[in-house]
Amino acid sequence: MVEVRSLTKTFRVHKKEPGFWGAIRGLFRRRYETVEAVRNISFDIEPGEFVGFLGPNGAGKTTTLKMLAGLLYPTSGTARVLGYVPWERPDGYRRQFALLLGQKNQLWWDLPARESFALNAAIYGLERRVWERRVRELAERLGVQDKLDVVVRELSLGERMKLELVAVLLHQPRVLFLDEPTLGLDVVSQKTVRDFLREYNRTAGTTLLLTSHDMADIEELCARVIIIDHGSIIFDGPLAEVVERYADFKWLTIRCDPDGPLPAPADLTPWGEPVEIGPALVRLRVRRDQVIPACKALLDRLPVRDLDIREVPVEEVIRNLFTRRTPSPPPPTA
Ligand SMILES: Nc1ncnc2c1ncn2[C@@H]1O[C@H](COP(=O)(O)OP(=O)(O)OP(=O)(O)O)[C@@H](O)[C@H]1O
Repeated sequence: MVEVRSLTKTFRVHKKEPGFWGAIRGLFRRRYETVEAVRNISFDIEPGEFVGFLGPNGAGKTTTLKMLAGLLYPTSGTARVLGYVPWERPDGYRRQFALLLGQKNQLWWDLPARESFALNAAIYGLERRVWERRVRELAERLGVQDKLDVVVRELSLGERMKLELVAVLLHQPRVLFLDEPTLGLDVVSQKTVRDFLREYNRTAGTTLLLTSHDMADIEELCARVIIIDHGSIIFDGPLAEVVERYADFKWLTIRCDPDGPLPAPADLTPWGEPVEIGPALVRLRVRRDQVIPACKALLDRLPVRDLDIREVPVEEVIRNLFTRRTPSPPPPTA
């Protein structure tokens, strides 16, 4: 469904010199620098997959989606989506994919959403009866059936995003690229959008590639994740494997007898890093290879009532992964 090979995108950006004289000098002698937004990435997505595309700010996610949507030409490399090269903008492709950018509006600001839908439907050559039925069904599933005739600028962010979703699904795309669809939404709207996307993927079999900074989106929707950092893919596989591969620690929680003696933090540090010491509770970050010896030692030393070993939450694993990585060196030039 999606086939990406050695895709690279560099931007040449004008570097402004600081200060007034710097600005004047810049008028006569412009300095440029190269930003490597996407470096030599390759991946495949099978029909019907729901893949999460993760990375810190500026990692290259939106640039990749824009290339796959045909909005940007790559500097080098190839990609095929549904067999089409996206940036050749073939008509057959435009009819079968959609891109939703959470930070951009597609709906006309000064018109009710229904009128934008009518325009989209005309562009895609959909019969009135067909697109009106689709709008009805989708709006009902997203709970915005009473918002179709309200001017878009008067809608809340959540209502607008749900109607943006209706707009991109009107022509029933086989591939959908979603860039931050839940950005800024309240928890109830986030859940509605997530439930909708999960159900849509299941029933329509649409292939989805989703970027989000909200790990709950990724955990709830995507069995597979592609992680990109500084333009390069650093992981591609099941979400569960991210924790296995990158979490060096586990959380060990011990509940103690409230009447028994509680240890001082210094007594615990040989076994792990104390995260929390409360009344009758001790939580430690313990190195994976130290979990069993730590359990044995603490069972001997503390008045233990209950013991719980957990994986570190995936959100923390990914945050640590990004903060400890330094930029990798640029790829060799040909
Ligand atoms: N049109 C452009 N011109 C110059 N540089 C750009 C352009 N678009 C993106 N970049 C740069 O390319 C890099 C990747 O940007 P991109 O928007 O793809 O990141 P992202 O992973 O989507 O980040 P975020 O999570 O913040 O949306 C950044 O350094 C950005 O400044």
